[in-house]
Amino acid sequence: YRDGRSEEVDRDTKSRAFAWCRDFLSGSWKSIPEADFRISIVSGGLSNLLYMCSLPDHAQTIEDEPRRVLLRVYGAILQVRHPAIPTVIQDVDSLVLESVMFAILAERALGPRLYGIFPEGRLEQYMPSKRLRTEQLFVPELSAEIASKLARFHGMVMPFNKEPKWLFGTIDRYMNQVMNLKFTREAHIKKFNKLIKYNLPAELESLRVLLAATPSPVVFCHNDVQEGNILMLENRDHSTDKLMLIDFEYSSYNYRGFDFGNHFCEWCYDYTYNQWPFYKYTPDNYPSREQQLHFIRNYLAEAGGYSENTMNEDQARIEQQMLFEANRFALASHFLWGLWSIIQARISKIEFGYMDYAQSRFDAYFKQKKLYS
Ligand SMILES: CN(C)c1cc[n+](Cc2ccc(CCc3ccccc3)cc2)cc1
Repeated sequence: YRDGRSEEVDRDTKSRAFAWCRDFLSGSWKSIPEADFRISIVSGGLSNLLYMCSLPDHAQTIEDEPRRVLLRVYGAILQVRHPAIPTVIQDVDSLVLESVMFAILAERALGPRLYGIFPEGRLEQYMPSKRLRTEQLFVPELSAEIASKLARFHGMVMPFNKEPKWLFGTIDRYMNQVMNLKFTREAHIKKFNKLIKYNLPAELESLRVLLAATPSPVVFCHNDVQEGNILMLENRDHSTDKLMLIDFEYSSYNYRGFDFGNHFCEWCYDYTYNQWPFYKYTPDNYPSREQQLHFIRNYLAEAGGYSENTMNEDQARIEQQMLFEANRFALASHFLWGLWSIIQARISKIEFGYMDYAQSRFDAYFKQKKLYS
């Protein structure tokens, strides 16, 4: 989370934030006057509004209340109900599930602490930290820790539906939306027609068959392990606990291979590129066999994949299978986010080359399919 920006926070938000901090954080938050309450904008995104709320420097904490918290105010969630006419709805049930998930991960120290939760939002631990950059994913020591954090995430038993319907349920939903989209801008129409030529519904059926034949355990998956969702915690330079996975809004029970393959694909995409199309695709960044093995071995070390008496050839066989599993499910990552990006091209107001990104994901899909089908 970046530190607060200076622009003013409107009076109404400030007084609501002050009341939430007073009522949920207690301790010295109860005794400071509103005038001493400090709040600044962290990000004014569309889906969530983030603020940094702090005690004044001169206030002492009297219990173990935090001096500073992240206030998340749930925004209206943009969702395409009828193709091309986005409706703004408060998707309450997914919000409830996401809040339960956040609370459980917080209690298990796998996510930021949760200090307060209320219908309009929640108060989270303010993590003085930076999100990773794409090039840090390749650093062996960081890649090892990402793998072990992912293994801990996958090891959790969560109170959610354990049928692995998220992947193809989401792909099917996106496919229906894509096949009903009407593009108006000339540039979009040309790119859209090129994508439609792939006959994506037929391609989806072949992907379904291919993945049905790819054994992969169903575990609680993050589903979006990209650099933007990995925090480098500050002043942890010696410990092996440098990183934290965040942003669980898409987490669900899913095939383990999806988290591997999706993460490997994210090595190739840098979203901080500040010129059109606002991402940089570097296919050569896709992890080599060696780098994939490094990731898988660290994952297994944390997951307890081996017992001492696992013979070397068994271990090698397990690793082989997991590499194959990861690279098969990378196909699902390309397909899923490719479809997602076509939809975003139609509904998003953010300047980003969504159609180009979709094309890039499907190009990569067909290349990867030649290697692993
Ligand atoms: C919905 N979801 C969990 C995902 C959607 C897309 N992707 C791949 C992806 C990630 C980030 C982006 C860039 C989004 C962006 C848009 C405007 C400015 C900066 C970034 C595009 C595609 C991963 C997960």
